[in-house]
Amino acid sequence: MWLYLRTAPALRRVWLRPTVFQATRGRGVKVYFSMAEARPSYEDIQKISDFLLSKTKHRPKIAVICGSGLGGLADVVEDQNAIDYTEIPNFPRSTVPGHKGRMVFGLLAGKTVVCMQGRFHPYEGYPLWKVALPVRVFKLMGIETLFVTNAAGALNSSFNVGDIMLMKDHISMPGLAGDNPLKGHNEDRFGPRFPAVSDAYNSELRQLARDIGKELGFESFMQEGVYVQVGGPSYETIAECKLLRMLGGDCVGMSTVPEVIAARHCGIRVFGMSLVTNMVVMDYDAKVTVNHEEVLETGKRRAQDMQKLVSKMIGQL
Ligand SMILES: O=P(O)(O)O[C@H]1O[C@H](CO)[C@@H](O)[C@H]1O
Ligand code: HPA
Repeated sequence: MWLYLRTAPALRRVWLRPTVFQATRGRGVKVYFSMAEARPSYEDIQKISDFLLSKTKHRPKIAVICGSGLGGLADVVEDQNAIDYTEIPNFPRSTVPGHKGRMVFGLLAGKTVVCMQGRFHPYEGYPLWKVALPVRVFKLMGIETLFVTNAAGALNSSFNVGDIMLMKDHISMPGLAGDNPLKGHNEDRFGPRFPAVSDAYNSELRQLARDIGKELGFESFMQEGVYVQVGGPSYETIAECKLLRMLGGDCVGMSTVPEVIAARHCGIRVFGMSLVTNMVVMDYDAKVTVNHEEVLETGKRRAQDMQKLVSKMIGQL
């Protein structure tokens, strides 16, 4: 059932979901409703895209989403136009340290790009469709290739802090539990109801990363593996880490997968990369725990190398 609410300045359409039907003796049936935020339509997303393009002369075909502490890449974009998320109508806000919250248009290695200096996470309270909303905005701006980076904990004990893991696949814990950015009405203009994601991470781009990594002398700290997305914001328990490793995960983080699913749904090719910022705790006798400061610190130390790799790849597209 749709309910129309007059709020300044707009008429808002709110979806009312019947949640509980309770029979009351002699007095019929009581129906309780809960409210869910309406998703933006194709046209609403087009408006966000048009707004952004009206703020820049750049017309990128490549987008980069920067992970925690990895936003430095956007700072080296030349001839840049930066738009704060707070200026973009109907766009979420970044709330996590290490995510500046700016959309940066400009040139990287001579190619026109747009960088998200800060992404959205489900644990900030955003539904998955909203976490993935920027990707649909990218699609309508003409983006064909998406680079996603993230900070992650290593489940694979042969990895080291500071390693770069090329993502070859993912396991979505929210997805397996029934949550997905594509849940709900399917907008056919973006893509099909049942998109395949078995080829989510483009193999040619991964090969390019391996070749460039070799050229740059990064082989000793370049890995390839499976990223597991968890909900956060609490880090994983020891038992959870053991489970995720048994399931085939190499790294664990709280992001990226919603954006990747939305990108593949609308035909954008994807390259993903995790920076191992910490080893997860797998031992009950360990005296260490994971913390976000450590995550950001490692990001700072390896950021230059990640920037070099991404820039060189973009230069060769
Ligand atoms: O995935 P990104 O945004 O890089 O950040 C990672 O770092 C934060 C935890 O330290 C979480 O947000 C996790 O997902
Ligand atoms: N777990 C989940 N997310 C993370 C981690 C981790 O160990 N490190 C960085 N992001």
